[in-house]
Amino acid sequence: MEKNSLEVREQGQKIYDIYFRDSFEDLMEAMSGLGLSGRKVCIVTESHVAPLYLKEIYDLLNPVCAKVTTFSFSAGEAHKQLKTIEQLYEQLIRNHFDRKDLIVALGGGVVGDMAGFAAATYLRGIDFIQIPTTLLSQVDSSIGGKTGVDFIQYKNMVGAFHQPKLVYINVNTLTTLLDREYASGMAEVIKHGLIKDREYYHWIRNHQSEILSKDSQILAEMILKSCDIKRRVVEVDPKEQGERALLNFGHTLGHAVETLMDFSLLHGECVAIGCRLALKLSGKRGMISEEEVKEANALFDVFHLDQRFDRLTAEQIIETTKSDKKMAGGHIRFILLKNIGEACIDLTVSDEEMMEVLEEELE
Ligand SMILES: NC(=O)c1ccc[n+]([C@@H]2O[C@H](COP(=O)([O-])OP(=O)(O)OC[C@H]3O[C@@H](n4cnc5c(N)ncnc54)[C@H](O)[C@@H]3O)[C@@H](O)[C@H]2O)c1
Ligand SMILES: O=C(O)C(=O)C[C@@H](O)[C@H](O)[C@H](O)COP(=O)(O)O
Ligand SMILES: [Zn+2]
Repeated sequence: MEKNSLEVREQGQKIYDIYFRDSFEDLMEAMSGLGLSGRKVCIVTESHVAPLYLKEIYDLLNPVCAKVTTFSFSAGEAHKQLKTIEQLYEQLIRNHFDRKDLIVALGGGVVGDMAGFAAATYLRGIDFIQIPTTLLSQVDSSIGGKTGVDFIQYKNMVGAFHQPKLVYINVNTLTTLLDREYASGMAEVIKHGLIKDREYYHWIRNHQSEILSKDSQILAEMILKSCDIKRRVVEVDPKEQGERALLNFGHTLGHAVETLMDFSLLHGECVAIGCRLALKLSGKRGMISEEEVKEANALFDVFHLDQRFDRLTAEQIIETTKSDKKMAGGHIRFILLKNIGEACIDLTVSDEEMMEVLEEELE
């Protein structure tokens, strides 16, 4: 695989690099600018990822860093909670971590969001790097510095913007990922095409069989393309004052479904549900054609992103959406599509419009 990288910039200054690799071979080289010899490192990971990749990362870091400790919690969204963060703080304190020390997030989006949040808040902020191991975390969550936890059942309700010092993507880690988790990542990939890049959306459609069979060349290309789309959005609006909200396409109703289904559906599965509903709403408003709505739905179908959520009612979903973060001055901030490849922020979606699309979907 070609060794690629992308620079993420803010106000013209490089903040960090994203490395695209098919092994961990040059991880230490990528980290060489971080002055590891004088730093303690805590590798944060979880129970599924630890047996697969922790030893390799530990063995690479151990000879180089002042000290390496590990913190592993039980896998799953249910543990993306402040309780887990408290346990991590305790371990960092016991090991005398100070401001110059470093956290390494090794895992999917749950690890990355939590390790990043601990790094943002411990001693008012220490450095961290991302080593994402799921498709979803490689194309989305490891980039852009959104970190945080769920609070009780409220999705990502407590968090901070804190940028990593490096994102190191080893595409080969996806060989151990379950198909359902892989498909969940595809929801965010399709989202990137739908909101920002029509050509990319058609590229995904045209390469669906290689993507399904995890062709390593196509997969590497897809991850790079998706990261580049997300990079461009977060560079212009790192703290979601405007344009970055477009990355929330499918998340307005998607997050409500994720919460109400008690996290039995995966994040990407709920994003796909939310995208389908937002597409339908955009179609009903005459913004995009019925043909395009059908086509986009068919692409979600290809990746088996067609989960049912009919044990919920439309009323419940609308009510839960209102207690999410996506409220702006009393209005729900909705992302709609003007075209395939072009999204917009809309504050005028009414309860009646949401009710109509939800009821049709729940029929
Ligand atoms: N910060 C952001 O910008 C952002 C963006 C999108 C999603 N998210 C968050 O990310 C989370 C979802 O991330 P996710 O889909 O990576 O979930 P996850 O971290 O729970 O990982 C999914 C599953 O795959 C397992 N796993 C991880 N890597 C593996 C590997 N290489 N081989 C085998 N199994 C592996 C995990 O143990 C877990 O069971 C959600 O909490 C979501 O809110 C954050
Ligand atoms: O990076 C962003 O910005 C996103 O919105 C990406 C989303 O895919 C991701 O799920 C994010 O965590 C949602 O953020 P939230 O602020 O709506 O919780
Ligand atoms: Zn998401």
